[in-house]
Amino acid sequence: MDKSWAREEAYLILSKVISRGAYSNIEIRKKLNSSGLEKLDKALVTEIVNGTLRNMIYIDWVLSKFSNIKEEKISANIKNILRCGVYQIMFLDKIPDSAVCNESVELAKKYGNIGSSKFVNGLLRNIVRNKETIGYPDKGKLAEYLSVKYSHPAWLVEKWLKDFEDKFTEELMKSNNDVPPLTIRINKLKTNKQEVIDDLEGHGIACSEGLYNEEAVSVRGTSSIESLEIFNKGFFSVQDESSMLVSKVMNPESGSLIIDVCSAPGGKAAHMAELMDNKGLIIARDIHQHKLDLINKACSRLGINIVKTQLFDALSIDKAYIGVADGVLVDAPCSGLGLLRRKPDLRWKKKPDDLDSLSNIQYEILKSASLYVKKGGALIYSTCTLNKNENIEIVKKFLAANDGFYLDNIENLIPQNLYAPDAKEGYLELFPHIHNTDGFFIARLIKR
Ligand SMILES: C[S@@+](CC[C@H](N)C(=O)[O-])C[C@H]1O[C@@H](n2cnc3c(N)ncnc32)[C@H](O)[C@@H]1O
Repeated sequence: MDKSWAREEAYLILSKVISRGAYSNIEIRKKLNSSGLEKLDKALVTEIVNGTLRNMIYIDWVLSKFSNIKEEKISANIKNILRCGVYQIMFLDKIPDSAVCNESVELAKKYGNIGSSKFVNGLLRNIVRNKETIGYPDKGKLAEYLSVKYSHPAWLVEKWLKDFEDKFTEELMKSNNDVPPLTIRINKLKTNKQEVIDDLEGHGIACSEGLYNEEAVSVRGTSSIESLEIFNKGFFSVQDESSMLVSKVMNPESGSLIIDVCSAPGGKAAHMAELMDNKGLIIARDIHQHKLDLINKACSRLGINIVKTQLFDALSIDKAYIGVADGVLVDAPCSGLGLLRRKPDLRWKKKPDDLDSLSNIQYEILKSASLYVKKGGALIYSTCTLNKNENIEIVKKFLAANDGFYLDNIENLIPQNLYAPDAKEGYLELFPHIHNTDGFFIARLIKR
C-alpha cells in the first residue's frame, strides 16, 4: 500500500478529532478496521495521529515561530496538515523530510488551494532547514518551558507544579508522552496464564509477566488483540494493572455481596467476580443503559453470572440496601488525568472547570454509597486521575463528616513489590513514571 495514502488517512482522522471533537482511539479503530491498509501502514497512521496529538502544543509553538501568518488566520485544514507535517519532521526518522514536505503540499492542494499549498511548502521547508536549532522556550519560565516541551496545557502544568516537586512534575509529563504498555487480565474461571500465553505467542504476539498482578500479562506487537478467538472465548480482558489493583484492594470474598455504584464498562466488576470464583452477588450500577449493556456482554463472554446490572443514579439512595453490603466500590467519574499517555487527546479536551465540578459529584456519590456498607465492610474509593482534590481530599472530607469509617492499612492486600508509601495509611497513588501503570488513586475505608 502507498505510504502517502496512510498519511492522508492520518490527516483525515486528526482533523475529525481536532476540529469535530471525535475521540482519537475510536476514530483510529473505525478507520483502520474499514480500510485496506497493511499492518505497517496501520501502525504508521496510529503513530502520526497519536504522536501529533501528544505533541500538539510543541508543534503549534514551532509553527508560530516560523509562520508569517497569524495562527487564527490559518484555516483548520491547513493547520492540521501542517501539524501532521511538523510531527513527522521533528519526531519521525523513517520518512525523509523532503517526502513529508511534498505530500503536505499535495494535501494542501486537495484540502485547501494553490495559495495555501505554497504557504505550506515554504513554512515546512523553513522548519526542515532549522530543525536542529529550534529548541524550547526559556527554562527560566518553568511552567511555559514544560508546557511546550512536553505539550501539556499551561493550567495543568501550573497545577502540578503546585501539587508536586518540579522534577517529579517533569518526569510525570515526560512519561505521559510514552506509548503505554498493553496489559491483559487472565480469566481464571476459564483458563490459565500459560494457555493464553501459548496461544498469543502462536499469533506472533510477544508476552511477558505483568509487573504486579499474577493474573496480568503484558503484550506487544498487536493492535487488534480483541479480534482473537481466545478473546471471544472469554479467556482474557484488556485491563491496565492499576485497575486490577482496585479489585485487589477490595479483596472480595467468594459468596459476598458487593455493590459497584459506577461500574460501566465493568472491568472491575468482572475482575471481582473472577476473584470471587463467580460465587456471591455483585450489583453493578451505572446511569447509562448502553454502558450497562457492555457489562452484560463482557460478563457473558467471561462466563460470569453473579453480576447483576441495574440502571441507578449513584447520587440517589436505595433504601433496600442500607447497611448490608460486604463491599461497596465507588470507581468515580473523574478528570482522567492518569490516562494522558493512553488517551493523547484528553490533555487538551479537559478544562480546569471540569475538575471542580467533578469533586462535588464524587463526594456526594461517596456519601450515598457509604450507606450500603455493613459493619466491618469495606468502602473502596478509586479514580484514574492525578488531582488531589478528586482523590485524598475527597476521602479526608468524607472522614471528617463520617466518623463511622476509618482508613484501613492495605499493605497486606497489595503486591510486595509495589511502591506505595501511604499503604499503611489506607490508600495508594500510582504514577506512570514511577509504576509504569496508568495514574490511579485507591483508598480503602472500613465501617466501624
Ligand atoms: C470510571 S468509570 C467506571 C469504570 C468501571 N468501574 C470499570 O472498571 O470498568 C465511571 C462510570 O460512572 C458512571 N457514572 C457517572 N455518574 C454516575 C452516577 N451519578 N451514577 C452512576 N454512575 C455514574 C459513568 O457512566 C461511568 O461509566
